[in-house]
Amino acid sequence: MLEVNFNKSLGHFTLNSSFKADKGVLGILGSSGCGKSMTLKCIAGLYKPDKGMIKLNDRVLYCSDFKINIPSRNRNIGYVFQNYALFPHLTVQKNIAYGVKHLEKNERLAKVGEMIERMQLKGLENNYPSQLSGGQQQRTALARTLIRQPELLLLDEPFSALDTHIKYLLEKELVSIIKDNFDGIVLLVTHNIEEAYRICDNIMVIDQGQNLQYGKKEEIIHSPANVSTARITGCKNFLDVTVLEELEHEVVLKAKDLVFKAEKRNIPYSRNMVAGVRAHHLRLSSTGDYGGSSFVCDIVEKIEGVFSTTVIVNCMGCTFQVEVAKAACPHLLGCGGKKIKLHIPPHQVFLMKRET
Ligand SMILES: Nc1ncnc2c1ncn2[C@@H]1O[C@H](COP(=O)(O)OP(=O)(O)OP(=O)(O)O)[C@@H](O)[C@H]1O
Repeated sequence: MLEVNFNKSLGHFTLNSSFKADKGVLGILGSSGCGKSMTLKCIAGLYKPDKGMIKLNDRVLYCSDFKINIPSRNRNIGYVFQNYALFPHLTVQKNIAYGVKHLEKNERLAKVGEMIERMQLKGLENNYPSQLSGGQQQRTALARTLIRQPELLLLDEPFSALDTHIKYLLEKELVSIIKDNFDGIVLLVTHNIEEAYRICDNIMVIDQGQNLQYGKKEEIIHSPANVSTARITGCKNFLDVTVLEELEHEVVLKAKDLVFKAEKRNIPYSRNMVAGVRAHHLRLSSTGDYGGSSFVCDIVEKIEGVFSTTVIVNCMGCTFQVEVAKAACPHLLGCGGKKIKLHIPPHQVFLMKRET
């Protein structure tokens, strides 16, 4: 178990970090400059917090009250940096072996060989970092870290330099390494919600140095606690709404001239709130109807992507961004002048407090 509760100020930036993480992968998600890397650096002992406590499996790594600050090298934490930080003058094999240089030669070589195999680095053992692709450097860095069997693994945007194909392969590899071989805690820093969702069990969203929400990934996506979390996790549609009525299972909402419903959830309701709905949860239909949750709308703009099209619609004065899979609705994308209906599924609409 990792327990973190500290603050750290650097110039105008203040980081307040407070969370617990158990075995499994915790994603730390946030936009650029929000304090993700700083969180990892303080845990790793590369930066000293101003105040607070960091505990890893009952070992106090840092405590301002008791003036404890275990040096980075004694924390048993593996850190894979954004820029890999490989030794440029050492080959792949020697970079990886560096992590276990205290072991006897045969054991060391066996361990390094196994890691090279697992990380798909076979044939590159004698290459220097400058002779490797970004992905190969990344895997070498991961191998050098994992070979020491750390209690906590910190991954700072480990896939940011990789192309899509190798990224998927490495993601899968990483997940299987963690499942099969690594019995510790992993913190993965990313600004990509898709990546966080694919790899992590839990997600912590941070913004401007503050933890906004922490929970199971499904819960973070289904019920963001506030507008910032919803935005950081990719929500595109936000409406200022008036809560007109609370029914048994639904609440009735009004935004401009649009009256629609949201599934009732266990949150405090107030008269003025913000409703959010994700672009891929909305549906457009030229034929079907979805009972009381379909509304006539006008298409304002279509932005074509490779596999999906983003359709901007106006629905009774409200603008929505809808993501339509091209294969699913080819007829919609060329429908000149035809009346289209927008379906807003009540169970996908979440309500949040208005931020001032
Ligand atoms: N050594 C430093 N001195 C002063 N300010 C710093 C220092 N390092 C980072 N900062 C500031 O702290 C804030 C958080 O930085 P951090 O590197 O944690 O961001 P991040 O969330 O990891 O961003 P990115 O996704 O761009 O890497 C930023 O505003 C940054 O400018």
